Amino acid sequence: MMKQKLSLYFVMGSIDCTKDPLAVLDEAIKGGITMFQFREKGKGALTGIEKYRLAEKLLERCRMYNIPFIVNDDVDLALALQADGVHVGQEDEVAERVRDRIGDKYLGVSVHNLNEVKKALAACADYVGLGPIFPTVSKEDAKQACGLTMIEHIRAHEKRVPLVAIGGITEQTAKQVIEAGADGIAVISAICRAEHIYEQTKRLYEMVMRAKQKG
Ligand SMILES: C=C1C=NC(C(F)(F)F)=NC1=N
Repeated sequence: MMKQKLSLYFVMGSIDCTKDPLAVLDEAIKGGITMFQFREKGKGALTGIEKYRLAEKLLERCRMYNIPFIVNDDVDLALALQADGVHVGQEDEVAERVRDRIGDKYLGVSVHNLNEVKKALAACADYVGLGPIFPTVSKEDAKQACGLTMIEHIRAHEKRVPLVAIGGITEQTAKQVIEAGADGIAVISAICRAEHIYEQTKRLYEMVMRAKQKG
């Protein structure tokens, strides 16, 4: 179940979009995304009531199409919206504490190595987001790219953990990321910056599903 949901995980905030975020999400949903994360961060990101209102509209879309809606970092917003889950980084509110606050909603934790995967599992995370796999343009303070070998290393030690890879993944690299052992790919600019969002999303979806079948 979790591994299926992670197949094509679209992560987006208003600053990642060159057009209306709602239209971007609509096209991405039609293209086949399997999970959505609202990540309203960085220079120019919305705050307060504007952030809440945008989240509400995006959540409504996800609900219509039965796509899990995950909130990045902002646990209060996730609870206020009754979102499907939260995604937290290593430095954010300690994962155990978040788990207490959200009950059985999805809990995703960002990881960069095997040790952080073990800590996330100890905090009862439902999935881990590993990255950045390749250099990314979507996160100012991103860590050093860890490459496909980190996916293989973690998978060799933790066979069962639901793991989605993130960071600079494109249609050229999606297949290798799955073959290295990820259950799915998380993308921001590969969808947000596409000329034709529906078609691009559909191609990514088909690539990931084909690679997962061969797995
Ligand atoms: C920093 C992040 C790391 N991983 C993920 C995801 F892949 F979606 F789990 N999302 C983030 N915001």
